[in-house]
Amino acid sequence: MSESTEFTFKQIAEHNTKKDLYLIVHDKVYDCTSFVDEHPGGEEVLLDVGGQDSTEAFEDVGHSDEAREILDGLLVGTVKRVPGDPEPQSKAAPASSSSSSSSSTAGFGVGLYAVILIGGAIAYGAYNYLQAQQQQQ
Ligand code: HEM
Repeated sequence: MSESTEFTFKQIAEHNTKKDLYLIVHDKVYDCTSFVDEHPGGEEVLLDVGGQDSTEAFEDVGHSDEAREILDGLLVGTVKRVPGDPEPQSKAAPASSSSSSSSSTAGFGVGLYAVILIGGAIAYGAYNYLQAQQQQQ
């Protein structure tokens, strides 16, 4: 079997046992049967997502390059979507993480400006208030 083999969600879902375990990561299909006993994160987590799209579960852990190399070796095909199938999970692949991290930095920058502006406005208001109080005395 090769990457050109296509599996529908229905076909993949049938491989959901410890003795026959397929996972989907980034729309590729991996046969994890031989790896399930060796997984450093335990067999339970793999069985939980057996036969399903586990892209988010896989990416959430922040797996190492070594883990991704193992994954490459388990590749058996790609997902063939038919109408009604779940959408691809959106977690970015590590290759695009530089752009997503820069956009999150930009988000932080905007947030920081907002904090400074609001903080400044409050300080200005407080200063005016105190001035007015002093003039009344
Ligand atoms: C076939 C797909 C997978 C492969 C090849 C794989 C491989 C690995 C490898 C090599 C590690 C050791 C740490 C590292 O190198 O990053 C690891 C750790 C881990 N994996 Fe996976 N993994 C897969 C899928 C999953 C999935 C779907 C989950 C779901 C939550 C998961 C959860 C974990 C956890 C929690 C650890 C950390 C274990 C620890 O540090 O105690 N893995 N995995």
